[in-house]
Amino acid sequence: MHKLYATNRQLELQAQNLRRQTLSELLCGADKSVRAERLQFYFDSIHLDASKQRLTEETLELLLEWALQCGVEKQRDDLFGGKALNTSENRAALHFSARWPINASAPQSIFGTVKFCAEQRQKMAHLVQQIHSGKWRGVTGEPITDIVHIGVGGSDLGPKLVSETLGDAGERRITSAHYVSTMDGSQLLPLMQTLNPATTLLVLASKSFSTVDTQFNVRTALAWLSEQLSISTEELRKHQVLGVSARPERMDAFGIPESHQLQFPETIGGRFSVWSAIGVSVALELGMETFETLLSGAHAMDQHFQKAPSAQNLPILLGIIGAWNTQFLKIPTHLVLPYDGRLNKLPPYLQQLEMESNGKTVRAGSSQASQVTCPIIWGDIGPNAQHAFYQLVHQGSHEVSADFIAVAKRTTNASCSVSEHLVAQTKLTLANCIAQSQLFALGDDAITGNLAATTDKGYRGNQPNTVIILETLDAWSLGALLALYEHKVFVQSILWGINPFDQPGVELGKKLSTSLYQVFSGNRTASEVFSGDLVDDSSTRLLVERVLLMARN
Ligand SMILES: O=P(O)(O)OC[C@H]1O[C@H](O)[C@H](O)[C@@H](O)[C@@H]1O
Repeated sequence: MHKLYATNRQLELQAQNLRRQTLSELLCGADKSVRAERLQFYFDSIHLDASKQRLTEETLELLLEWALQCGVEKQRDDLFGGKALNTSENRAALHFSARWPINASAPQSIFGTVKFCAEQRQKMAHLVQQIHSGKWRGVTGEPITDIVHIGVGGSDLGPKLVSETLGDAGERRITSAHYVSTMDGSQLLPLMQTLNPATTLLVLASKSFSTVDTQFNVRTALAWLSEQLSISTEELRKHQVLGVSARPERMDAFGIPESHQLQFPETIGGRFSVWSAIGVSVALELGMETFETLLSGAHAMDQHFQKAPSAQNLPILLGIIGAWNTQFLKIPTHLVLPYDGRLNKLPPYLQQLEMESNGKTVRAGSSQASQVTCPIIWGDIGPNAQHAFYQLVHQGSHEVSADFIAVAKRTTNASCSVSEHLVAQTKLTLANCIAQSQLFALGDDAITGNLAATTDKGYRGNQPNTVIILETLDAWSLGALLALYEHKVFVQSILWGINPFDQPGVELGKKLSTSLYQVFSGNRTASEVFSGDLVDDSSTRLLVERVLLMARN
């Protein structure tokens, strides 16, 4: 404990010194090439450049020592050993089991879960094959052409990101997948106007199988199928719904036959579940082989996280660098900037992964964290963000840190001449990515000579950033990238003493809205609810009354 305190103190002193130094001084100083070289890291075809971070090699060494003292290596081994690290729910966090290679041996402590996940994966492959081969058909006997994946949060963001990224990266789309998550039905409505009900399969994805957003969307979708096909919803549940959940008894009660159910264990959290049966829509859209390759990329990152020395371990490095920026340099927000349009859904995916995991101040064991924890994660496709919020980053008053994520080589199925143009676009994108990373770091100091004479000044610079470059964007590299971020989040949770595997902060809002829904649906009066479940604050009461009035007129 004493050692940990001393390391923390040293890091605080480092931060004080480094806050007085600019990134220009660090990047353009006498030892610049040695420093840059030493802050490059690799895993397979993934390159991580941390040389534009506001730290020195000495800082990095101290951060690694801090991580060791906080127990990162030990807890990592506990995670893979199946220890109950999710203390509030008293269970292990075994998402990595879902990407365990079939037939590879597994430690005794996680053997049961690995086996269960493998069996479900085989069942998934069978169902995917049945649908692709036309053996599983809709109630009227027509083959399935479209799937509507209905889920929210972790049951939506992961599969949607993977489907869209890899679909756009040239993987062949076998079945069209459409994702529906918003509780207001706005994503469902256009689908109901265009899809053929006879050839549309509903994939009902919900770990708990009780999330109200998903239940309402399913109810509407079934009503549409029933009306269009003149078949009862009971019958449709037997033939045109595939259920994915950790609660098979709830799928039974809903009327989905066992043969159309896929399960995953409670030990896989929602935001870590894309690797499990929740990913079935990816497999349906892009094929089982692509899904398996995604899993193998993630598994390779698991191995790297377990085996690589800390000083070269990408998840540990990304975790400690992020914690350095947040806790010691006190930078409150972190940007995710993919320089590849196919990674469009990465920022929202990472928002859930990082902020739902570590957006907590209660430490495991119930004490209050004495330092700031998870930063606010925000971002967008970098090239688009350049035309939107980069003005604030460059000349506004806020400090930010950022991850730039780029892809070096573009492979496409496009015809030859189109392909040439796309290659040029990739080069343009890479140039923008690297230019912006330099401008973030150096500000005005990024320009010299002729450029200086023609360019406006006042770029603040000193915005630390990491550049992650994937050689190509494919199922393997995407799997590895997502697992890298999962483990980064885990590393930070250890540094901050947080349980990253629960989300108690999302519950109360659900309860309050359930009470208010009763008022809006006419089952209870506002007075009943405000004198019972909800505190009668004048603002909320007035708002409810105003909405009731406006909805009536
Ligand atoms: O998969 P489900 O049980 O339907 O849950 C869907 C989502 O809703 C919850 O409120 C949580 O905030 C998320 O972590 C979860 O992924």
